[in-house]
Amino acid sequence: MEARDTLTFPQESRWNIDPYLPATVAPSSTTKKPIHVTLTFATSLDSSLSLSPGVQTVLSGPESKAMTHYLRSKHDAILVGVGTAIADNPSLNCRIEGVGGYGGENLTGQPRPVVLDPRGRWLLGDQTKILKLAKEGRGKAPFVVSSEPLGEENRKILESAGGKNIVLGDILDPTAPTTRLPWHTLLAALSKEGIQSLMIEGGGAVINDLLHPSHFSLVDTVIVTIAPIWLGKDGVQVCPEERVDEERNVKVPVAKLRETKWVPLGDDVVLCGRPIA
Ligand SMILES: NC(=O)C1=CN([C@@H]2O[C@H](COP(=O)(O)OP(=O)(O)OC[C@H]3O[C@@H](n4cnc5c(N)ncnc54)[C@H](O)[C@@H]3O)[C@@H](O)[C@H]2O)C=CC1
Ligand SMILES: Nc1nc(O)c(N)c(N[C@@H]2O[C@H](COP(=O)(O)O)[C@@H](O)[C@H]2O)n1
Repeated sequence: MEARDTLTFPQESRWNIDPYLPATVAPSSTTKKPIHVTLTFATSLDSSLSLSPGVQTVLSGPESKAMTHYLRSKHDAILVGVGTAIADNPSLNCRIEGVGGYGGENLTGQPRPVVLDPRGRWLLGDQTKILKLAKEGRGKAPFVVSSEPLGEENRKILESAGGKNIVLGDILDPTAPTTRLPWHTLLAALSKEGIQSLMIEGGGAVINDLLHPSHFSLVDTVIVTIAPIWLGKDGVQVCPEERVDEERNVKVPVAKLRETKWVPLGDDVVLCGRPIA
């Protein structure tokens, strides 16, 4: 491990974020779900996650990046959609000083990466960072959630690194234009695997789906890094489907937060809040 790999997140900043973390917040009482869900991502001032779908874009400055890694150390698992796995080839481990693989014992403090890949599009191989890190003892091997079993070769590569294919069953409509795994079924499956806290990092399709009112109630806390940058029109946007009050036939807000806290971190600001049910 190189020293520059390791991040630190100071105690005074931790106090600002801690009230929104799983250890201090009971899972939403209304939905009776067993998992604490944190929705977290970094966005530009024009609500983009990246310059375009295939382009990994650095938005977080060093201080808010360390905050994201602190969050990773406080959750059992970290989830992204297959679009992000393919575009970014992410590490999805925690590089905070003192966690397992970065000065700490075993894999203590490392989250389990979870990739939503309904149709088995993510091709695993020697260059897959998550697998490399798992083999080096610097991160956990991923769970890949699909609607039918992964292909033989992909499954073998996954399992040889210690990962697992969670098959939710044939729940997708093959004629439907989108391939979305249902959140309730997914959270129940992860809970069965012993996961009690999950941070969802993106990307655009996953976040926009989760902001839909019928899913947003599954989210306990939202932690968004806002970077002082505009990315322009082609960005992958956080912009959920509009919502219409059918009785009055008027547009209404899609989702809103309460108990917000705005925490400046370097040049960025981090917004913490809880969904209004
Ligand atoms: N700035 C940030 O914090 C982050 C940025 N990103 C960026 O986002 C971009 C990728 O975003 P997208 O292309 O939108 O891909 P995505 O990562 O949201 O994956 C979308 C895919 O996930 C699958 N999926 C399964 N269940 C789903 C559900 N319930 N809802 C929605 N999708 C579901 C679908 O097959 C869908 O095609 C990349 O450019 C990446 O760099 C990704 C994560 C965080
Ligand atoms: N917090 C945050 N800030 C940014 O500027 C980002 N681009 C992202 N992206 C997310 O982090 C993943 C990369 O993580 P690794 O450094 O490879 O572990 C990327 O795939 C997005 O999920 N996040």
